[in-house]
Amino acid sequence: MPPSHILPVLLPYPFKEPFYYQVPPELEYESLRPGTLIIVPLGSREEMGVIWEKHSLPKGISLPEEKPKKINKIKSIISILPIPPLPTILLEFIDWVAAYTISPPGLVLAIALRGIQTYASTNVPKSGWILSDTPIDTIRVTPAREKIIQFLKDKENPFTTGFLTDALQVSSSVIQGLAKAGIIEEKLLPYHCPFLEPDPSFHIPLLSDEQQEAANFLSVKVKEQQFSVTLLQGVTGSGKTEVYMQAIATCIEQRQQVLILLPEIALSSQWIERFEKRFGVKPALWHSDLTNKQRKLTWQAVINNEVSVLVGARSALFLPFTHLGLIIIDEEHETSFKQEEGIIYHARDMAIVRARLSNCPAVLVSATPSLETLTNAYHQKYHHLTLTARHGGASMPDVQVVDLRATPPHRGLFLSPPLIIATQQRLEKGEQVLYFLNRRGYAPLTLCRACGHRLECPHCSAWLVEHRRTQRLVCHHCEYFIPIPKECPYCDAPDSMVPIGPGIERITEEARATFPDAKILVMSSDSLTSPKATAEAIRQIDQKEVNLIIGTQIVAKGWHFPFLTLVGVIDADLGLSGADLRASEKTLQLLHQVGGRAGRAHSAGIVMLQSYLADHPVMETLVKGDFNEFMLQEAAERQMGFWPPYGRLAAIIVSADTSDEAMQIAYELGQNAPQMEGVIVLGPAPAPLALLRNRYRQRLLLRTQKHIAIQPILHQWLSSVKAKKSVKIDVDIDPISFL
Ligand SMILES: Nc1ncnc2c1ncn2[C@@H]1O[C@H](COP(=O)(O)OP(=O)(O)OP(=O)(O)O)[C@@H](O)[C@H]1O
Ligand SMILES: [Zn+2]
Repeated sequence: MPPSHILPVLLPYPFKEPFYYQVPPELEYESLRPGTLIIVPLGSREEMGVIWEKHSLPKGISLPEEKPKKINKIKSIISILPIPPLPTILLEFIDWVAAYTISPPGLVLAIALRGIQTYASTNVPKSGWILSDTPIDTIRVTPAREKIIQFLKDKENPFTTGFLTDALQVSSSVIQGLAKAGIIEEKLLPYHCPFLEPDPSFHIPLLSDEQQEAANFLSVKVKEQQFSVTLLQGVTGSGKTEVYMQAIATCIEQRQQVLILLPEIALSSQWIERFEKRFGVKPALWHSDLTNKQRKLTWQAVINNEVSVLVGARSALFLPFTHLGLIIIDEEHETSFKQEEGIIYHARDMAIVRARLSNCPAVLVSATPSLETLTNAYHQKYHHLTLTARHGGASMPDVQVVDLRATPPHRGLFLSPPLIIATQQRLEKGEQVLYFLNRRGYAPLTLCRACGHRLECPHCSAWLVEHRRTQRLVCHHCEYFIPIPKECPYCDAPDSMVPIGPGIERITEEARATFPDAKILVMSSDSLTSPKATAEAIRQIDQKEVNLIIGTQIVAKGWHFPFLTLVGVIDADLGLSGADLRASEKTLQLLHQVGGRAGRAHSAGIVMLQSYLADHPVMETLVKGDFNEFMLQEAAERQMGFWPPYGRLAAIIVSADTSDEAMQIAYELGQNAPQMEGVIVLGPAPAPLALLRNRYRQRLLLRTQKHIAIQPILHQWLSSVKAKKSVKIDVDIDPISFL
């Protein structure tokens, strides 16, 4: 057998590289191109795999080559799945993501195959037979063969073996014979495609001049069918969505596919409604709440180019688009685009890679872009569009700081007198008020008044959070909870446990007592447990069935509530403490977004920020509204220390069952730290979450100057340390979380 009949096959498991398999004589070697989905033996099991080849990798990165084994030890491919091969661009993308994130390519492939994961074992789709192009005079035409050939002539759709044997009274061996001779070939049975084609001119809104100009620019980019990145930055409520919908329309007209990434699909009911109003149909969706069946239908429709618009969460990036013409990342600053478990990747950054490989435009959309994106726009790596005015003449809200040192709430309470008065006024006028506090539950800490004992999770370095509604103290990092104790578990003092600080349940309790007539709605992940529940909450707000909304960060997500005129931020200082590189940036973005929910329609809005740090630059910026100026200042500070986006970061998290083991490996890594010009290693040090789900954690941080590729350094560094299986070393490239 010639050596070319051995092919690399990638399996969706954490293997570092493809395995080699032989092509048995009964399978046509020529039909096996990279991307072909096949079934192969793996140990005693049969697994789905993909014919692979090596692709170009990020600059400066190479992967170790596996030498093929002796030929007689190489196992054979079992069968070819009747699915179109994965597009080459997707294969390249998988290799790229794996190399960039230092992950096994097989695990990245697993994300891409999630739509058809169970395919091999349970659910082979039905295929049937059609005539091929092979001329019939190449075979002996028996009467039975003649019947089949005559029947299939001029038929476009395939017919199954079962149908043919029944209807034509031929045996299945006749069909097999024709197939072997190449006269007939297998084709997937047509299925009912569940996705309707969006109509680009279903309802075209009248855009403002500013919107129209931006929309035209994006449409030109889509028509160019070339890679480009554009930042669409517009103040909250400026109608960015309507602008990029126009680019979507152009892409549909061009018969190319559009991918829209939203940070949290479950919170996107309003977005989907708007899409339907604009295009007459719902878009295809991709998120973790889909059933297996929906997942499979969607995956197949994408690879068959039957879906023209898909909106999804992060993992939609790995769908097998064949004609991708546009990628939109809405609310691009959202940190939830960072996948923190399994393959650790930033969907925004990877979306740009995918757009580059697909040679199509990417559009990043936000009122408060990340520093990374803004810097690229300022350096003209990205195009930069701005919308300066709110839609329909609405004005930007008036932002005020309520200095809690001057006007504190009553003892043990959290609403300041100015906020109470303003709330009262708005409610009386029939308007809606939103209170924002980014903390679930009743109180973040419970302690004993007698001995000072604080209730902590036994499995994590975290306080237990009181949830009064369920009468529990809960760890927000693991599943652990206990009933709220009556006496101190440490000193046994009776009735001594007191809640410290507020969560939204406590704010709700105080609001009920303060505004007994208000119709209150609570919005948090505890109260909105499904997309349906969220949609219902939004309906209640739209219909004015509620007038005081109290919520966590869920309420900051691009909602448009026309009657909402006052936003009260209960604790504006909350995100500013801690050693997070982006503490200021993130706080500014979050509070700007929440504040941006006020006064978006007929009446002007105000935002009241309760703060003990009234002079903090973040508060001053929020009051002045000059977001970009603050970010430029922030950029200058980061530039001096080679912090992102002026340098590269990789976090290394060592975790183990014992503190000693974690410390030992972290120490060894510290000892072997790379020593090069422009490279710095910080740590090891216990992680802020030093214990998480019973695992002890140590962190190191590698920082390089921008021109130095971080992956080769990591490869070499990590290979210098031999850790036991029980010790895990995770690498987080471009970390967002420092916990
Ligand atoms: N040209 C237009 N014609 C009709 N309605 C519009 C137009 N532009 C925007 N709107 C409406 O104005 C409201 C605000 O627009 P949109 O939600 O797109 O703003 P945004 O820029 O995305 O804001 P945010 O960043 O706060 O999410 C929406 O209800 C939208 O339907
Ligand atoms: Zn815990």
